[in-house]
Amino acid sequence: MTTTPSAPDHQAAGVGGAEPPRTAVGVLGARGRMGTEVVKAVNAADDLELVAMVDDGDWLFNVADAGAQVVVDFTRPDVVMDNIRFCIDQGIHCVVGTTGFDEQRLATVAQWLEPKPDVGVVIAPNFGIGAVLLMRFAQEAARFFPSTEVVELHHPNKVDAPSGTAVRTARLVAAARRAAGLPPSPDATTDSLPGARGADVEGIPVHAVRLTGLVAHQEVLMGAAGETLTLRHDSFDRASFMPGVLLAVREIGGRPGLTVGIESLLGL
Ligand SMILES: NC(=O)C1=CN([C@@H]2O[C@H](COP(=O)(O)OP(=O)(O)OC[C@H]3O[C@@H](n4cnc5c(N)ncnc54)[C@H](OP(=O)(O)O)[C@@H]3O)[C@@H](O)[C@H]2O)C=CC1
Ligand SMILES: O=C(O)C1=N[C@H](C(=O)O)C[C@H](O)C1
Repeated sequence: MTTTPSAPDHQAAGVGGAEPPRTAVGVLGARGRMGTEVVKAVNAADDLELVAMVDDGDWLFNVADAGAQVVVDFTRPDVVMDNIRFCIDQGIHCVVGTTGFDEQRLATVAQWLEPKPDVGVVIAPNFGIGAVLLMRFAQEAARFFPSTEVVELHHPNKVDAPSGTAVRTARLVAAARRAAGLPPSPDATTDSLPGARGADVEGIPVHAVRLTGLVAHQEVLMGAAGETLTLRHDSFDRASFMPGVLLAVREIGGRPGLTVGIESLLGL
């Protein structure tokens, strides 16, 4: 069911100079694990106003009818492109946490944005500040280690594998290795069972664990002669993603076009 939580007062707010106008936010996937957390975070923010909550089977037009200026999407990889297309057409900024973005999908979104120079779309595989830092640290360290592997560990209800974060991490590490002229990681193994060495993302093995009790975790393992470096990030609670999501919601109005990841929003 679509819900319009309250009549939007963002257009009226600020009259008389009493309060600055609030940004009207719609949430897609509002009753999902992440959407529920986003709804809580938006409701708790004085400068934001929740104007629409949309889930599977609801009418997407509700976000436009409710006057949403920014939409936050935590839905599913198979529906997210239609949602983004709709928001861009309606002139609504989009903060997207849903996974499933490859270079082709990103290029398609950039193309949709061309006739809409004022609209911003932020697509981030991970809004956790610690996870973003882990990716940056891995990128920095990559050139010093002949071997790197990525292990992501998640709750068993996650729909996709490997995680969007793991794929991005592997790509960033692979790019850093290429830039440093590193050869492929040494590996003399012949798999006796397919999949034993994980998925190959640009030469970086990526392993996915699904375990009851986990939320979202990632390790990057790096090895050199006589030493290893392990970088690990743990999201124990989905509240960990909210500072990054709210930062993107607040910043997106001033960032037209496509932004991938929240690194630039964090000044990294
Ligand atoms: N970038 C980041 O920091 C993070 C990204 N994620 C990603 O976010 C996505 C969602 O994760 P999670 O919240 O755990 O998943 P959930 O399955 O808990 O939630 C997805 C929600 O989307 C709804 N939905 C499905 N189709 C549509 C549609 N067409 N329009 C609107 N809503 C729809 C579902 O409704 P219904 O149940 O009725 O089908 C459900 O409420 C995943 O891709 C996940 O990997 C997750 C955590 C952090
Ligand atoms: O589905 C999840 O839970 C998560 N998805 C994102 C991903 O695939 O990288 C981000 C985080 O790992 C949690």
